[in-house]
Amino acid sequence: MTIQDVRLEEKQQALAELRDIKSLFAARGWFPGTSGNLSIRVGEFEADNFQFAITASGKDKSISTPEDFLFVDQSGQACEKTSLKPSAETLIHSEIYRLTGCGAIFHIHSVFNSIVSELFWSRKSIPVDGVELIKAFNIWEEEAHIEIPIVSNFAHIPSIVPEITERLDPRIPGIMLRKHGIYAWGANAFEAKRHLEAFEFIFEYVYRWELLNRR
Ligand SMILES: CSC[C@@H](O)[C@@H](O)C(=O)COP(=O)(O)O
Ligand SMILES: [Zn+2]
Repeated sequence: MTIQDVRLEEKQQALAELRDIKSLFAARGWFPGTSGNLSIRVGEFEADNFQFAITASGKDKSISTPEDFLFVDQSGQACEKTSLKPSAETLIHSEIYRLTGCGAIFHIHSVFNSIVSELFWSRKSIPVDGVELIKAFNIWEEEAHIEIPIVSNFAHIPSIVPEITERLDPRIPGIMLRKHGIYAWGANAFEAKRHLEAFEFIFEYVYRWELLNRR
């Protein structure tokens, strides 16, 4: 098998994983109004030799077509000649890969994550105390306390990036964009999915807990 064959196999596997994740998340209502984007890295991060497959911009992510994904380089430029536009938020993916060396990044919008980000905006992070699902982030302390960072949501995506660079916490595999949505990542698609599901559970928990305590 040549290196090109390996790459081809790796790329096909990334696309197959993205397709499965996309339809699963769509079935959960996690891509309302064409929102959300997904990516998986192929190639070696350490050797500075990688690309990532990412969802094309503005598509209805609840349907499957042959034009749902494309490969981009580390800076987010399309690697192949294509009419597809990479996600409008590709720069955010590039920066998260650069900062973490992760293997997959999933972004979704939900009512719970958006409300909770506004609820705690003045604090710039969402505090979470002792919720069991914190263990999904590989944090095993008794009654762990974590703070999920929240960054500004500018319409101009490059303006969001420096805040991500500044606020990303290597212990927490996710970052919230204010009144927008969560970016969650992991070493691979399995881990990124586990993290995303844990974040969404936690956001609903925090929202409901706040509501109970405000009565
Ligand atoms: C249509 S609202 C959502 C977009 O503005 C954006 O935040 C988003 O998540 C999807 O953008 P996309 O360019 O399709 O990746
Ligand atoms: Zn978004």
